Amino acid sequence: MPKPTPKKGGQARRKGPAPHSKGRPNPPQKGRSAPAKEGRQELPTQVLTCTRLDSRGRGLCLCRGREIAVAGLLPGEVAEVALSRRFGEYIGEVRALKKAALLRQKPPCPYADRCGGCQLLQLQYEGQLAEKGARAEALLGRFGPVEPILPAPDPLGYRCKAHLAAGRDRGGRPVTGIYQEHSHRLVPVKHCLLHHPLADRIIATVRELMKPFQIAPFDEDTGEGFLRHILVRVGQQTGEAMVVLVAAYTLFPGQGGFVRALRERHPEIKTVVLNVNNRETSAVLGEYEKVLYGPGFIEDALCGMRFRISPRSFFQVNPRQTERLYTAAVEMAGLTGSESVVDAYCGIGTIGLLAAGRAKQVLGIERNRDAVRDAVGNARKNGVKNARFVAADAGEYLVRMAEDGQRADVVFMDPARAGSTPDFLEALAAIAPAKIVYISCNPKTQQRDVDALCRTGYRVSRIQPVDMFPQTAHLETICLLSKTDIKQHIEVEVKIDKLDLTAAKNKIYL
Ligand SMILES: C[S@@+](CC[C@H](N)C(=O)[O-])C[C@H]1O[C@@H](n2cnc3c(N)ncnc32)[C@H](O)[C@@H]1O
Repeated sequence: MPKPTPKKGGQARRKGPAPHSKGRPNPPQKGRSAPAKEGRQELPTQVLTCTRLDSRGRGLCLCRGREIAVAGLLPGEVAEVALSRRFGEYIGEVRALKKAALLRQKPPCPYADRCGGCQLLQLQYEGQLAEKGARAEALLGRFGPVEPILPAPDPLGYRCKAHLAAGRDRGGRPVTGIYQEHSHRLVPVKHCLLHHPLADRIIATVRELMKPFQIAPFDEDTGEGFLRHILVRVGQQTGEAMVVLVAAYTLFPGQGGFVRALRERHPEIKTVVLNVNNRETSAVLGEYEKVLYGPGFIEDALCGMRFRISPRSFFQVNPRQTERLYTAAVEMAGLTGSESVVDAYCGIGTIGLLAAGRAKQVLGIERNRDAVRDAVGNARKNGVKNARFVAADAGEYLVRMAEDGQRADVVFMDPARAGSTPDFLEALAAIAPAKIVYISCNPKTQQRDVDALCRTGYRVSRIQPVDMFPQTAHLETICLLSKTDIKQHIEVEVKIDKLDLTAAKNKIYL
């Protein structure tokens, strides 16, 4: 691959759970966004009371009939808030806290006020769970009772995937960090409370090796430099580590010595991959990859099965809690061994492969070809013979299945934050599985999709929130939908009508 002309732009932000959009929103693109002060109108300071949190963990306060988001404020708290209006949106910033919530704590992180990645760090874990439970209730409660949220066993140090951006400090020394929300200011981070400690240790070594190996951090303003981001994934159970160096171009002089030095310091490293991203988008990873060392993937274990994970494949960032999520999802499906199962948006095949032992056959559908290759390998590795995987858009594939008259008894669906599509949902209704297990990292889009499914003859029988991302505002929920039995429903109605009529007649004629 030729060395491309370095371009301006590109962002490194921790996007919560995945590069597949589970996470906090991307910042505005450099060069396209207006300077912070432009379009900003300062308004008089007000004393406001926070009533609830929004989906980004900001406190919402009622002010002259409109809800205003105030970062860092918790429900029940009263604060003096500086108000401003930017591009039509009202924004509040806490000037002085007048009444603190009972469960407020001093954030145990030195970067808390600048990073913004952990929106709920100022709230004790017990309070975080209560808030997330309340949000699940508010969004999904109208479909049925919401079960208590499943707490995470490790509220800190659970992220087995870490990615930090490379940059320079004021003295020109290489640093790695996280971009401040909606800005291009890099907050240097040496140790993140959420990261697996090995991931932070490896990133620190990469940072140290940058100078001796003459690896220049990429500079967005000049378009010069090489290294944009460092991504490390650690297998929670296997202890294997994968290092992905995201660079602006392919040419990496001294790569052999660099990889050797890195491995000498961290024998846990099983593979090192160079990923080239020369696009002006907010995506961290580019399309081109070159394996510098090892097989190009690592393995981890979940629920007694082993899974290979490639750099661009989705894999939940909190594996210990993922075991609880998947166990709950597979149990909800109530499989008996005779079912045809579809695992839509299947990633590396985790859910489908765990379900395969209790089903007749499994079909996994996934758009990312690397993930499908992993899924096929994972089936083989775990001796699963009744599962197959296709690389396709889930909506398009399901439409074809519906047109061909193919059936499924149970459909697991686990789309990215944007949720599913009308095509997918329409085809799903036509295929009419008895059960749909919908796993979501965005209960707002899940609410929309579940609503659509309920209008096609499904009812929600279980709702289970799971805390996959402690300290952040992100919420994962599982909804079990069952097909209503229309025939039986009508018969019951007729019987009630008869009874009512008799009672009415009696009233009239006696
Ligand atoms: C939230 S992840 C879930 C993956 C998997 N179920 C798991 O638990 O690891 C969503 C997956 O959907 C895939 N995806 C996104 N849009 C898709 C589409 N239109 N068709 C098929 N797969 C899609 C992504 O590549 C990603 O692997």
